[in-house]
Amino acid sequence: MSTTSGKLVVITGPSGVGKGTLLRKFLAKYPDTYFSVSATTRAPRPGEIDGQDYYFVSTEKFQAMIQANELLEWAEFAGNFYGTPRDPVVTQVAASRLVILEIELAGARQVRTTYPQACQIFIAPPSLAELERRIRLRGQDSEPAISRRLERAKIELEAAHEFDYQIINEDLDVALRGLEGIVC
Ligand SMILES: Nc1nc2c(ncn2[C@@H]2O[C@H](COP(=O)(O)OP(=O)(O)O)[C@@H](O)[C@H]2O)c(=O)[nH]1
Ligand SMILES: Nc1ncnc2c1ncn2[C@@H]1O[C@H](COP(=O)(O)OP(=O)(O)O)[C@@H](O)[C@H]1O
Repeated sequence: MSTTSGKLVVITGPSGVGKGTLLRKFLAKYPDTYFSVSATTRAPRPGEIDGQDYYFVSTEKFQAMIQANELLEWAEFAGNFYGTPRDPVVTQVAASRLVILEIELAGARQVRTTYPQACQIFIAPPSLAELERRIRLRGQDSEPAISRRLERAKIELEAAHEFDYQIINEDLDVALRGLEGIVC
């Protein structure tokens, strides 16, 4: 990536903090943004669309993507694999677009080594209790999946200081303004 190309932004934060909600608002306001669609072995949640929310793939297909070097980064999270298809990101950054990756901590660390110029933003909850309330309110995950997400959340929160910016998602509109202030 040269300085004349687009901006690569990495958004990380614990499951249930509101990353998806915040990014949907941002993308509705800034439709020129390219949101990277990840591949995952996780089963689709009700309402999720293949190719739009994720590329839902088998473990075999995911392993083949790794072998073929098609992923910019990948990680295991709560029992499933997630990864960023490389080509669209490279193409869209070269086309000077704002490109957003919404990925977990291990992936953000990988991108930090391959794209050190990327802007890394951590979305934090007002508290762990509020995080748990949001995950449960969303009503999309099984009890074991919720436990795995909360365990992982503690590890991610301890790494928040590694990021260039932190945004606390307490009030969604305030968080949106924070994000706009950083990337726009
Ligand atoms: N490393 C990596 N993490 C991803 C990718 N796509 C999504 N994730 C992360 O995987 C985690 C789980 O995502 P998901 O199953 O959709 O659950 P949710 O965050 O609770 O909505 C979240 O932290 C996502 O940010 C990816 O391509 N790479
Ligand atoms: N600022 C906020 N205040 C209260 N609830 C929120 C806020 N942001 C998101 N939520 C809710 O929290 C839940 C988890 O949000 P979601 O966007 O799915 O999180 P993530 O993508 O980080 O896993 C959803 O039910 C969402 O409506």
